[in-house]
Amino acid sequence: MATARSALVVDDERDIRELLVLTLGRMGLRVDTAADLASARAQLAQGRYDLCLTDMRLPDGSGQELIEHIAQRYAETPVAMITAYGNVEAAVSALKAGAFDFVTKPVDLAVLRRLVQHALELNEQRKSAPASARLLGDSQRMQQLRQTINRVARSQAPVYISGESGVGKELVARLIHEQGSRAGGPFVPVNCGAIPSDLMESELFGHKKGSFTGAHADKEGLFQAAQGGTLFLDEVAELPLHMQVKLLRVIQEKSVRPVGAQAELPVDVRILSATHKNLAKLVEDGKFRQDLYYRINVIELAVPPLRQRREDIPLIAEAILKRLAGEQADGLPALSEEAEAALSAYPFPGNVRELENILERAVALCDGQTIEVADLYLPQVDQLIGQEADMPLRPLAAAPSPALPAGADGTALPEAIEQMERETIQKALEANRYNKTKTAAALGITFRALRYKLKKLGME
Ligand SMILES: Nc1ncnc2c1ncn2[C@@H]1O[C@H](COP(=O)(O)OP(=O)(O)OP(=O)(O)O)[C@@H](O)[C@H]1O
Repeated sequence: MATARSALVVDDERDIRELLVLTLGRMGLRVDTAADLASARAQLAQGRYDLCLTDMRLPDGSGQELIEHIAQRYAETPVAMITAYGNVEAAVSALKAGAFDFVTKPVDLAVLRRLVQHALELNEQRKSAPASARLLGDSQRMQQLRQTINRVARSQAPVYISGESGVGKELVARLIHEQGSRAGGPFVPVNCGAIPSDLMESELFGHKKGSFTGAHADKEGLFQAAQGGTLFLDEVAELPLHMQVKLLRVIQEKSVRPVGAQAELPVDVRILSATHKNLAKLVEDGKFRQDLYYRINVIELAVPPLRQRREDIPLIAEAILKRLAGEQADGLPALSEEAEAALSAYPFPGNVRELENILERAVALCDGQTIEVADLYLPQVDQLIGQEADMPLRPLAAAPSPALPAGADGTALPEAIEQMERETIQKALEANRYNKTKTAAALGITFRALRYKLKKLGME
């Protein structure tokens, strides 16, 4: 028979202790109680708990002290704090000290049950195999980042992920989700910059039929879609001010009100957010609400730009090439020594995404065996803005590569090249009666390169 899971409830009010013992007991937990900090410490020293719930104020100290004590000595025990309604500061400092979540008084039993469920799932998750190592890189900074991800995945606290474009912020958010207690729930990424301002409220919180012109039926919002899981607010700096106020309320109340609805719906969603902009600066300039910043930035996780971890470039490049080769199913072109050196020296304003783009293009252009420096078409470093190692660079990823000639009629260069390629390939295919081996030979490229191009240009 499986041993019963156990919880320690720490509160000086007898009524609350009894309520919690009853609720947790009904969920199949064995519950011990303590009325003050000293006895809580003594109980913890006696045995391992699957969960600890503590009140904020204790007769001989604070819940915060207990959280710190548990974080130091019994890091495997998730601890949550019971805070007074609306006391955001206490909740935020509990989360910062290592609490995995908080619940407000008067305790909503449905919220409490979900919290307990997450704590128990967290323990299960920990016992199972560690999550994937898709975030590649052996540099010290990446190792630290992976450790931090492991740590923050155990919490329910909002995490703000900062970093330049293309550094891997979304990947980090996914890993936090996958390694936490919500892994079984949905991961819902939202690009806040892509939703028109007037539709944003309905997109995020849903709407009732008839609440505005065009609302033909009830619609579920993204918060509801993320129920039990994680909502990733990408480009959070793009949220208009009126939405910032609404979002703050939702995070504090843990409930949403769909547009046109009378009642609030409880939501159990962990919020992760990211932007490549300097959010602290936007707060200073009055463009982002300080209270919301404070609330979403309980834990900040900075993803370093690729040029500050150059030693990771060969490893990530190899993984990308393997993936591209997998798509083509035959052989893996390798980087020449010079090409690898050129990549390692390049500042990558567009970070890993730019590396992916550069290699994808190089695979198509190379002879199929070796990728040379010329196949990389690296932009000239002196054409990049602010090349010093620590300054954010402006990505050129979407701009034409300066090493290539410009389109004659002013068309964006990648499209002009694609058009030219499409026409040339089409003519060669027709001339060779669609025999791909002959077409490739006539074009002076390998069969594999031709297959790649056909796929990429949508000509298959
Ligand atoms: N360390 C890494 N190892 C392997 N792949 C990575 C790594 N970092 C990023 N990537 C890949 O780079 C691409 C860009 O990453 P992602 O979309 O997470 O960046 P982002 O910071 O969210 O970008 P943006 O700011 O533009 O939204 C993705 O394909 C991702 O899988």
